[in-house]
Amino acid sequence: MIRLQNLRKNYTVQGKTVPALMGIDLTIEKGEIFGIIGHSGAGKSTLIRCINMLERPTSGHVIVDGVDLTTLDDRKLQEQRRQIGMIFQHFNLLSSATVAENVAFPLKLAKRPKAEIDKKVNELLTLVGLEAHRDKYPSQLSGGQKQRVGIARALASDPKVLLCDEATSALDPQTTNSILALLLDINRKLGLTIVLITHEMHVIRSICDRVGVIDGGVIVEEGKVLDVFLKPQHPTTREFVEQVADSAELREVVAHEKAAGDQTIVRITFLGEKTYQPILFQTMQETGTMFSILQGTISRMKDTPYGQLVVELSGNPEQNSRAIETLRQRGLEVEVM
Ligand SMILES: Nc1ncnc2c1ncn2[C@@H]1O[C@H](COP(=O)(O)OP(=O)(O)OP(=O)(O)O)[C@@H](O)[C@H]1O
Repeated sequence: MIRLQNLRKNYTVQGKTVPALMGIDLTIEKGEIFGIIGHSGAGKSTLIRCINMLERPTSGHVIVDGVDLTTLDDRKLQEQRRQIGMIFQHFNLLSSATVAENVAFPLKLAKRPKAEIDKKVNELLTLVGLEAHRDKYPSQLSGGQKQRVGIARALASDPKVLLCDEATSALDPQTTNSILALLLDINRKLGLTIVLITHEMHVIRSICDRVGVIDGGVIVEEGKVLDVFLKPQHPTTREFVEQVADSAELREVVAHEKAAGDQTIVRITFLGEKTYQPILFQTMQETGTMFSILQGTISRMKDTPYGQLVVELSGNPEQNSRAIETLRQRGLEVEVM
């Protein structure tokens, strides 16, 4: 659906060239939710704004649904942009227009007939759960409600792609979750391709299928969220994974236990249905190994349940090796720490 080829963007500041994107190659498939995560200044906003050409790339190609946007004149670009909706961190609503008028705005601009606009606005307000607020002004809405208006407005022209520029960064955690759930719902109901940028791993973990990690204007790691999450390769990715993994606390616990003697400490990762099966207990019973739990989490990555347990094995060395081998044979990931 979206192909970025050797995308580069330089800004010029006081006569000096500031490179923001340094050769981005990415393919985003139709219907997927693709997250781009990076620290401040990494190039996220520049990248997402290049996808709808709000920012003109210095070189490279942006191909959306087979059309290379970098080759189009302004009129054709305007047309193609209708395929690409966008929502923003600070919502960008018209403060002097009601909820319904904000949603109707792109349709009025496109000179659609009034009956069609009314029907579409009603549908969209139902989709985002704001029917009861249609005549309110943005100042009378909560942050989450404002973002719902932003989403409804972005969907007014039936886009194929929705770009989300830090869409939940101004919201509290509970509201963030409700907006993420809405995005997931829209993705499923409408088959919409969603690209979002964020600096929060929680956002990626909740709804994305794949993720790209951007650092210094390049994608340093890319893959399925589950793979990137469980086996981060690049230091920047590891930092982001630590945001949601209690890693600092874990390091302390492991160091403390190791200091107490020659302990075998393992991290066991359960995925999917295995998360809920008593594999650990069975294996320990069969191999006669005792164990104590040092840390544990059960969570979800989008639709996949996963659990991680850090345990100390206190059998003899042979029993411990057999337990580790058996856990691996039963499909669990076991890392000796
Ligand atoms: N309009 C601009 N003029 C000059 N330099 C810019 C402009 N916009 C961005 N930059 C620079 O380009 C680089 C990437 O910025 P960008 O805003 O894309 O990063 P970001 O990852 O979105 O950061 P943040 O999360 O802080 O918004 C930074 O060095 C930034 O200073």
